[in-house]
Amino acid sequence: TQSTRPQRLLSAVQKNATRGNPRSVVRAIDEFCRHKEWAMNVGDEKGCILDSIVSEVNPVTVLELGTYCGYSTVRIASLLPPNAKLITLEFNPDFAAIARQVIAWAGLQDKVQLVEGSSGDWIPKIQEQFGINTFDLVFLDHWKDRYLPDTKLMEKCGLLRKGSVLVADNVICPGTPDYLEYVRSSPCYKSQYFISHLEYTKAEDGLEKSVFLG
Ligand SMILES: O=C(NCCNC(=O)c1cc(-c2ccc(F)cc2)cc(O)c1O)c1cc(O)ncn1
Ligand SMILES: [Mg+2]
Repeated sequence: TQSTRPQRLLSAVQKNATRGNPRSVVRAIDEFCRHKEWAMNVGDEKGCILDSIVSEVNPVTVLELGTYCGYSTVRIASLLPPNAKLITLEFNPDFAAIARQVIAWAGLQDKVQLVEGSSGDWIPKIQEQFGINTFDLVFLDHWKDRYLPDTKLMEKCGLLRKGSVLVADNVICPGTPDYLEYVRSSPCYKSQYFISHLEYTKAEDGLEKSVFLG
């Protein structure tokens, strides 16, 4: 039977990256996506911007919406302090199965909790299930029409506190117009756009960083 792109991406990691070395896993995926097959990871250019925001926030609790193959999960988790926890939600079981193996190859499974299911179902359950009160950082990279409803849901569930930082991928391409309008016009957010490119291409894209003001 034919392999899938996520399976071929995992094989490239197992072939070219060193177990326990997150940077080599990130490099192996970027090489694969640049030279073999494009895939929808945040990528190296936007990844550097994400790294700088994560390092600045130095979060103890992180929520990632949309794991895909675990590329941004590995990037973020590799920058976290020892006691920090990253929860990543993935709806697609095939993506989740690959991501678990990529995260394990990087040696980051102790910092990461991958949860399979829909963000809309899981967001209201996180506090009781994982003993987390609020998130210091949220990375939005899942279905683009879920960014706004899930942000409103996180507000409603009290998962954001004064100073929580939201980082949203793909606000230009594929685009998240309703989310952008909301975080840029709401008095509850201070928003900033970091211009970049769609992963591994010359098309414009960027990250939107929004600080929740409470
Ligand atoms: O597709 C699921 N998630 C990925 C969300 N992410 C994206 O869709 C995404 C897309 C693009 C992109 C950009 C240009 C283009 F021409 C094609 C795709 C880039 C990105 O950086 C993304 O992040 C999915 C499936 C499923 O069955 N269940 C739950 N989620
Ligand atoms: Mg993305």
